[in-house]
Parts: sequence; structure tokens; C-alpha cells
Amino acid sequence: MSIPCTHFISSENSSLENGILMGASSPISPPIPAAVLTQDELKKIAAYKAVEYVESNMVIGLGTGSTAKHAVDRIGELLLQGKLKSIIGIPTSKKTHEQALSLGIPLSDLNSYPVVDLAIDGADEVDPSLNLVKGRGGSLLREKMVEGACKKFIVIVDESKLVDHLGGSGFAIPVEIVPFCWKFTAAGLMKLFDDIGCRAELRTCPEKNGKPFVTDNGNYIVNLYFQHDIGDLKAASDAILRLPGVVEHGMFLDMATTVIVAGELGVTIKNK
Ligand SMILES: O=C(CO)[C@H](O)[C@H](O)COP(=O)(O)O
Repeated sequence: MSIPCTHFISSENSSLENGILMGASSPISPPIPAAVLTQDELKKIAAYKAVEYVESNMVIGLGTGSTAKHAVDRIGELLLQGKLKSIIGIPTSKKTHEQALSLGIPLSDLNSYPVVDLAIDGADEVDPSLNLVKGRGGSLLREKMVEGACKKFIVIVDESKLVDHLGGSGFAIPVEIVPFCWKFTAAGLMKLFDDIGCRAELRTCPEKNGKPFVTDNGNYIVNLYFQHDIGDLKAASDAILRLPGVVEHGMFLDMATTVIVAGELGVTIKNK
């Protein structure tokens, strides 16, 4: 279903850039009286807004997940219509690679394009400083590599992803670890956060009789659940990365340059 975004934004008291409401901290469009939008429709609205930033000849980081999928679909559609030309996509997972290939998006990698113009991806949590939790889809390592290499990183979420602090949704902060002695690494992760209460669980696949989930890089994921606010995110990040066996974690600190939030009351653009 194609959702017209224009009715979703009021231009009063705000500036519009490429049809996008800029600089607002809260949506100012009137409540939508009709049917309530589904979460997937909100994801699609955010994704389509983000794709308005894509220009011909750009190298684009292609995110992973149900929100990013809409953005990749839209880029494919615009390429097919000739409205975008000479795009190079850098996928952040095997799944996105397959999707982009099927849409005819030309693909490459960071070896050939170490600087990416723009990346568009979803997130699991967004805090008020635009720090993120990512990786509940399991692609955090490639996402962090590609999104760390881009000049502009647009995050697309529905409003359910907004939190007061990372970990605040009660869901996991994922950490990618090597399979070798994973219990040792998981125990080390829990111990790091003894003081605030932390549980570490290996991510498994119910559809594969509970076997460990294996990332595109052949690693495991440990999900961390925190009882209290982590506090100093940079210190937590450094401590996790220092632990032998850890490959990467799903806290994306100070990386997003723009967050597009689609909610029942409209689209909000938050800029760093
Ligand atoms: O980080 C991710 C995958 O590793 C996803 O972007 C994140 O999990 C959000 O997913 P979705 O858009 O399906 O809610």
C-alpha cells in the first residue's frame, strides 16, 4: 500500500526541506481522524521520508530490518522509474543484499567504497540524544561498519522505538560474540554490570530446535537485559569492547545524524 505522506505533515511554524518537516521536536500536524495506522504503515512512512534524501550518484548504506526494507524497496522503485540514477548500495546484511539484488540495485562494499554518502536504517531504541540500540535483527556488526563509514546516517523508526534511556524498553541490548567459549564471554558481560543488575542470554532460534542464532559473520549474539539505567553509555561501551570474545555491541552512540519518527500525530525529524 502506498501511503501519501503529505497529508501527514503541517508546514505551519516549521521549515520544509524536500517535503520533510525540519527541526521540530514534536509533530505539529493535526491528529489523523480516520483509521489508526498500523506499526508497519508508520515504518513505511518514515522510510519513504528518508529516501527523499537520496540523490543520484550517491553511495547508499542499505539497512536491515522491517523498516529499512521499505526504504530499500522505495530506492528500487525510484531506480526503476528513472527518478534515481547511478546509485551504489552497500548492504548491511545478507538478507538486504538479496533484497537489493532482486530489485536491481547495483551493489558494492566498503572495500571499494570506504566512504558512504548516506545510510538509512531502522533501530530498536532511540534515546533523546539520538543514541541507538540496534541489532535485534542480528546485523549489528555490518550495520555499525557501514553506518560508521557514512557522512550522513538517517534512522527511521515508528514512535514505539523512542525511550528515555537505552535499555529502557525492557528488551535486549545485543552483543555479538565469538562462539568459542561463549558462556565464559556471557558471564564476563554480566559481571561487568553487576552493580545495576544484568542478565545475559544467548540468542537462539526456536524454529531450529533452540540452536544458537548465528550471525552473517558466523558469530553468536548474547542479549543483555538491564534492571536499571546503564548511565554512562560511553564507559559501558568501552568496557564491553575490552572484553575478550566480544566482537561488537548494539549501542550506536553518537552515530545518527537524523532520526525520522513516524507516529499517529505525524512525522518528526530530529537532527543532531
Ligand atoms: O538493527 C536492526 C537489525 O540488526 C534493525 O534495524 C532493528 O532491529 C530494527 O528492526 P525493525 O525495523 O524490524 O523494527
